[in-house]
Amino acid sequence: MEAKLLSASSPPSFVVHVATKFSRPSFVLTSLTREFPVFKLQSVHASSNPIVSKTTKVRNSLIRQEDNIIFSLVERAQYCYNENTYDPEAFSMDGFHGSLVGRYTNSDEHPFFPDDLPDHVLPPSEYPQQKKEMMAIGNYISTAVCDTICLQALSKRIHYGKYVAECKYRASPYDYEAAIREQDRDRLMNLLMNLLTYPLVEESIKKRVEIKTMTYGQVVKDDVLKDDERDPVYRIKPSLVANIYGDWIMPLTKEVQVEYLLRRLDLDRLQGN
Ligand SMILES: O=C(O)C(=O)C[C@]1(C(=O)O)C=C[C@@H](O)C=C1
Repeated sequence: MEAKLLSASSPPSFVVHVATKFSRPSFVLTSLTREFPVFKLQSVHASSNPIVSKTTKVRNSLIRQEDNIIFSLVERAQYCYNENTYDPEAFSMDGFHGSLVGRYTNSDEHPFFPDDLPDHVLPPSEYPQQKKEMMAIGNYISTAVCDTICLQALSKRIHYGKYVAECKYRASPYDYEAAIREQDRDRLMNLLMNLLTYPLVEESIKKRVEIKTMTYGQVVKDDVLKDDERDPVYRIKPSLVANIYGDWIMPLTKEVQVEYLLRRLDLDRLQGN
């Protein structure tokens, strides 16, 4: 029963029974949390445990998402920085003040700065001249599209921290509750991250990302049958992608976990538990 409920795929709202030694009541997950996961690897051993298997699914998703992130960065690397793409003065034209790419109208896209979104309109057809000019800009639009794809992949991955945090919370809710009630960010971070093991986990994630980037981002030589002793050429520096993981992606995923848990009891309250 629990396993069945836990494996439900993203219904808008569904009931989950959480069995703990204190026998907590069931609660309803709304689209606020949508799917979710759970865990505490150190204290749960049986993989038949639905919490552990959900955790495994979430972690596997994080690993798969690495591929999207790497591919999107490899694509982006074919263009220059192209600062003009984001300079509102660079393309100023009467009647058009929007961004080059309209996004974040979809519920599964999370803007990083929701209060600061520009209008997302391309010049409407009443402005054929502007539209033509816009098309002539060429690389700037491609750059903006690539950036958008990168940001979507990054945002999805970073916000997956909600599911990671939900897994950790479900595995041992009582470990977290005092820190949540006190809104103690540092304590939550310490509870979420086992300081003994996480540095090693992070190193291994970075190494895996670097190796994947070497594989996906390597330029394949023209004549694959000819012996070629030259060093491989990469479309993006593999260590750069690994560092993006270490300096941005994992720290932000951790922040999302903390922010999610800080509101975790409100969620129960809203749902009457
Ligand atoms: O898997 C976890 O437990 C996480 O907290 C996720 C994650 C990650 O972003 O990949 C976050 C920080 C860690 O140090 C390692 C992993």
